[in-house]
Amino acid sequence: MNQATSPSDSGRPLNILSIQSWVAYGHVGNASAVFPLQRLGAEVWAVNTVQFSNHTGYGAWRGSVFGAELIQELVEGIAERGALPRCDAVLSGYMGAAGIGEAILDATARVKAANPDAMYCCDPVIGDVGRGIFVRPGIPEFMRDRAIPAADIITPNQFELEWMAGTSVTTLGQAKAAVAALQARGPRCVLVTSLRVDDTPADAMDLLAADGGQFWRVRTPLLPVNVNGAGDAIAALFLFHRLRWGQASVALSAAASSIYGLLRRTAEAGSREILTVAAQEEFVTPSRVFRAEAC
Ligand SMILES: Nc1ncnc2c1ncn2[C@@H]1O[C@H](COP(=O)(O)OP(=O)(O)O)[C@@H](O)[C@H]1O
Ligand SMILES: Cc1ncc(COP(=O)(O)O)c(C=O)c1O
Ligand SMILES: [Mg+2]
Repeated sequence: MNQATSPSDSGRPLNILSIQSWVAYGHVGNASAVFPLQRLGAEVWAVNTVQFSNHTGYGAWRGSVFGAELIQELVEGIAERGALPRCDAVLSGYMGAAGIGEAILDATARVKAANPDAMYCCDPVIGDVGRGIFVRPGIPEFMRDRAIPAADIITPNQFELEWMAGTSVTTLGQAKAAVAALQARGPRCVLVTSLRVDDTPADAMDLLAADGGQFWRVRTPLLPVNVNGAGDAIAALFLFHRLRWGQASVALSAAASSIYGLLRRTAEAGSREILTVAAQEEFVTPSRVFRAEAC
């Protein structure tokens, strides 16, 4: 994609404060989001909420959850550099503990005070279909009751959409109603990932985006992979393209196409971890482009 001709190109890179988990091995959280953003030309101010050896999907991991004070301290240090007025967005993901969530909301408030145009994109990491809730007690409620009202953009998967809206979703109409219910609580823009409804073919997967009162859908083939970290990468890419192009439909198509390419390469390699580095060209020039259709 030619960034030089993008509508919101101000001649400087986007600056994104990304507050998420870190893993030493593999790619979830910041270890999934930072490199694609950098590969697209964004500056990422990465603050880590935890440092684990590997993602929790393995069932075993080592490492620590960081305290809310560390997050606050790092944001304070960035503020002391005078950088917050140049921050275009805050991106948050896996939080580790609800106290960290409050520190993220503080950071967002500070950024917005310094730059009223800045956006907060919250990936409400709670759980997944099949796996159920995989975060600590208190975090699902924090996402629903505290983070969602503060966010401009949210990127739930279907499980997280259903949990936060308090409804089950089996049709596109129900998905749109659940999205609208969340929009009524704050965020203007919503991306629903891994959506499977009654008209989704067995060999396909849908994504649904909403901005204001409009909805768009992208449908891609279902790939034989079950990986972690794709949600973190797609949230980062959707935010980047929404900031860059100002349109959710363009952001949906770009983000979905890049992630499909990344996961196609991951499936071909039979890898348990997403090929964030080896498939990096997919972030810039997706090998197959999926168009977003109004729905
Ligand atoms: N098996 C798959 N086949 C095709 N696309 C997939 C597959 N798994 C994930 N994706 C893509 O990655 C996106 C994000 O993955 P998802 O599993 O929804 O995130 P999360 O890990 O947050 O639940 C999906 O919307 C879809 O576009
Ligand atoms: C440490 C950590 N961060 C983030 C995630 C979220 O990953 P995903 O993008 O699959 O939702 C997980 C999921 O297992 C995790 O263990
Ligand atoms: Mg996720």
